[in-house]
Amino acid sequence: MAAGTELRVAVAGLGAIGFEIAKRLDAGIPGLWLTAVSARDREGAARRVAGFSQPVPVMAVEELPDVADVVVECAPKAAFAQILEPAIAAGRIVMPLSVGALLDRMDLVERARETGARIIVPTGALLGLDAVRAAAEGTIATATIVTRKPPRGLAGAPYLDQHGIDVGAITVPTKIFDGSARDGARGFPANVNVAAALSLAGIGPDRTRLEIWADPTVTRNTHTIVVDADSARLTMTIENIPSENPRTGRITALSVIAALRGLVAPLKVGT
Ligand SMILES: NC(=O)C1=CN([C@@H]2O[C@H](COP(=O)(O)OP(=O)(O)OC[C@H]3O[C@@H](n4cnc5c(N)ncnc54)[C@H](OP(=O)(O)O)[C@@H]3O)[C@@H](O)[C@H]2O)C=CC1
Ligand SMILES: O=C([O-])CC(=O)C(=O)O
Repeated sequence: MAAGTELRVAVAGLGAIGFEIAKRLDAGIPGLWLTAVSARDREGAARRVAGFSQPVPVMAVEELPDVADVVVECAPKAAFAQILEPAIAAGRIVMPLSVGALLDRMDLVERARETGARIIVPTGALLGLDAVRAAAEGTIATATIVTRKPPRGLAGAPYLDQHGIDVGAITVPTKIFDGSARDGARGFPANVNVAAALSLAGIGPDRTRLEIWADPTVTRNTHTIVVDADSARLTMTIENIPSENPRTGRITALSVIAALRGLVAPLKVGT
């Protein structure tokens, strides 16, 4: 890519995912330029980026579309609309990580069609969405995801409170949810974005089935997808090493970096 034609990237949310993305962009990726970051605690964020090789401003999320071609959302679900709406209104590329939140805001896809914005959902903590998207060009009969996490990787989910489940007391693998990806994303908004992403790649949030297990025998966030289609049967498992946030796999930030690279690299591999 010629000098001065880099894609400007802003990172909204500077936690387990966002800080890793920002660090890697600052370290230098051809064709990509980190132009701003946002966080809830702006002073704290300024301290975190103070050691970067290039100065990067900490801005309000609403200001990011002014300085970026791509806005990466890696904040809690509660900040989703505040980040996506202005970026989509400005016709930017938006990469959401809080994918569960998108299921209840599919109107934003229509809005993106009007403004020329693009919403690109990275594979994130999952795998194989290339194959699922390919299968969806034919006919998929069923799509299921089984998620197993160490109990502490599920703590704090509203579904647990609503159903009186104390994951801290679980000592054997226990299925705590069995239902649609849509209901799972609502009950576990910070835990099963992967199920939401699978549903968007395949047959939608109401037909995609999700099981969630609190499993004290695993140390990794483990997701197994089974998709039955008229072109192939896919069975895939990923075992994610948790990041500093036990709910979030380390690979998630790397998936975003790979997706960003795919926007500018002369060679892109995978669907
Ligand atoms: N799609 C996928 O595969 C995956 C998605 N996720 C999702 O990605 C999102 C980020 O995860 P993770 O990095 O682990 O979360 P963290 O809790 O580690 O970080 C969240 C960040 O968001 C910032 N933040 C909070 N509120 C706002 C706001 N109003 N405006 C701007 N920034 C804000 C926080 O700021 P501060 O530092 O000041 O507190 C913090 O930096 C979550 O929704 C998570 O569920 C996670 C894993 C996989
Ligand atoms: O889907 C999510 O939100 C996070 C997740 O399971 C993981 O990182 O393995």
